[in-house]
Amino acid sequence: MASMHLLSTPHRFSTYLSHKPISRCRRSRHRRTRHGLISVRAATASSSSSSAAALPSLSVDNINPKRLKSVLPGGTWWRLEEEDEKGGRSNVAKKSVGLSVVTALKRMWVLVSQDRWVVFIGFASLLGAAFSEICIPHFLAASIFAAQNGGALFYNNAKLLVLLCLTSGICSGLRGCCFGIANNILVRRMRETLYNALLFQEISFFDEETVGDLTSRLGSDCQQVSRVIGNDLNLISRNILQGTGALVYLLVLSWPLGLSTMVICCTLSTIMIVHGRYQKKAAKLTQEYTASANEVAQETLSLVRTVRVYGTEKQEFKRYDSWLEKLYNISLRQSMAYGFWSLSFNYLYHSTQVLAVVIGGMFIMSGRITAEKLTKFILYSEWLILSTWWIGDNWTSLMQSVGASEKVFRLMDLVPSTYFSLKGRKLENLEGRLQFLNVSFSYASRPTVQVLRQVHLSIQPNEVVAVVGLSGSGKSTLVNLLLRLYDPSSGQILVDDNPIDDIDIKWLRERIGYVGQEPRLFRMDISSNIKYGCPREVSHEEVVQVAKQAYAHDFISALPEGYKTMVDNSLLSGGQKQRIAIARAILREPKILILDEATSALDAESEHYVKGVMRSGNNGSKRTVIVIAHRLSTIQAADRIVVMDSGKIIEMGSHTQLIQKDGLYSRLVKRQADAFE
Ligand SMILES: Nc1ncnc2c1ncn2[C@@H]1O[C@H](COP(=O)(O)OP(=O)(O)OP(=O)(O)O)[C@@H](O)[C@H]1O
Repeated sequence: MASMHLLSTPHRFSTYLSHKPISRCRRSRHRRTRHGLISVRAATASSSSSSAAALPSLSVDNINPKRLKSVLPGGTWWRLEEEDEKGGRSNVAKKSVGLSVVTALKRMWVLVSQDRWVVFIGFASLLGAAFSEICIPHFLAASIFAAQNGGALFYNNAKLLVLLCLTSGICSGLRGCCFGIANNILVRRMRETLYNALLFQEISFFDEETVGDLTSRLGSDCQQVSRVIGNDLNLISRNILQGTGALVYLLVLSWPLGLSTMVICCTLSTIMIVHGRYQKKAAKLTQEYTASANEVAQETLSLVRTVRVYGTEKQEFKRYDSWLEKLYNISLRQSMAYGFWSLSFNYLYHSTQVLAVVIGGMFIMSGRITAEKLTKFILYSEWLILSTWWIGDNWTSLMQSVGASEKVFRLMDLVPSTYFSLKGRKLENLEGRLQFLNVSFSYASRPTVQVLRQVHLSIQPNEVVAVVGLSGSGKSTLVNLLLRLYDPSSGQILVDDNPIDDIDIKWLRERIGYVGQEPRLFRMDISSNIKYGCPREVSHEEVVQVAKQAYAHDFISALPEGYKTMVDNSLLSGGQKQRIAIARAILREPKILILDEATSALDAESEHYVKGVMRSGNNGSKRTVIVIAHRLSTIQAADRIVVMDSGKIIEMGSHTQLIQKDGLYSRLVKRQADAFE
């Protein structure tokens, strides 16, 4: 029996889909789903498991995108899965649930609520400014007519006007200042929360998201969202207050005239809402296209040497320009929509005044209204219509900000599973015994391809094991699992006979030294790069000592500022970067050392020199070492050599045993020897 599951997997998908795929998938798979129940299996951090439990089960027949939107928490990604008879799951559709304005505002409030006093003072001054400003037209008209009639009323009104202007000025200043501060608080908290969420993500998350996309979220999107409090909400609230005040006053002055103005305002509001919705959609697209353009630019500029050597500058320019064109087209449509909104506003704005003068003039002639009242009416109808305009304008901006906030909040909500294992156990005395028990693994981005298949391997404490094999056979993946950058799909990894998932991962990583294939250094001085991530205080003498062991001291000393030289990845050669990475790894005196092609860029002499210090630490203590190498001459002295092919271990033994076996290892050794003849 097949059943359907609705599963929140926010980190899986990075593009927005239209509603089409769900309906299409539903139709095509409908017959295969017998009782057709949808269950919500997981929820994001913000929606929490309790709210997930509260979500109703849906009949498959009822899945339509609108219904889906109404029952699921906003701002998240959901995956629709189908479970077959054997319990296997396959993706049916993926869908994003948009964020409503109220939800977005609530989430922003959570971020600024710690400093709520700023927002409260802002709103109090907004009230003061709105009230004093709304009174000004009344007293302006009253003063003119009081002057015409002569008398003390004129002077009283004039004094009141001065007071109102002062109050309005002070309150507006305070309002602007407080909302500005709230704005900055929001941007900072958003960036802090988002950056923190990103730093703790599983590595598989970064396999699927691009750096360009993520930096766009942190940069322009957070900035755009921050307009909500400082600009949009502030101005919308002010204009709602002033507009409502003006409307009430108009109805009191003359209800027939007031009602006709209200009809015009309602028309304007309808156009405003339609326009706002369109702008929200357009903002989402702009956000996606900008991120894609950034991604292309970032990739091309970081690979500029390859681009130059292959002469693909024009091709790369076109790739970037295609996104700019999409951005231009969407902004063109946005401008046209804005033009239509402005046209409607201007037409309706002048219509209100003409209507007031024509109908009001007739009312004056029939004695139903005085000239003073009509003057006040015209002044306030202008207020009303201008307030509606401002609300519309800021509503558009609010919609754009809410659109931009969806992806930001979606990323903020991601909770990495390995994060929880920070609470795991710390072993008393790590010996360095490692066991892979029938470990199989597939990357989430390619779930159907098994990269490791039933790998069974035991490594004794202080043993030096070399892992070799053809490119793509799964060697790096094996050590990635040991570092818990990924978790096995099946099977288990034991460290000193303890399941790796029970161990405090941070504690374990502090005891593992790792040098990867292409070490990249941080933009800090060489000394800080060597000390990077070392859990204890390190003296300069220790840094120099490990640099000497890694055969890096001589070239570092030759640099103009020695150990204080700022690292620029283009300043150092591949071999020099590898030596700094080796120094960094051995500085932390690891009990387990993993070298993934760590000496591939070293010359034979450096490699020979460096290899000696890898087996044991400064105090003579031994360590477990896993070496991955393509240059087979460098691993012949290993205690054991493990040969991998297509994700499986196919041979194991010492160099001599494997040569005698005459299998893949022996073939590889012969080929490498032939290559040098
Ligand atoms: N992050 C990833 N997402 C999806 N597939 C991946 C990822 N990393 C590696 N692979 C795939 O997994 C397979 C094994 O890769 P792995 O890097 O473990 O091989 P390897 O033996 O270390 O190769 P090499 O010797 O070239 O470094 C390859 O087919 C590769 O394409």
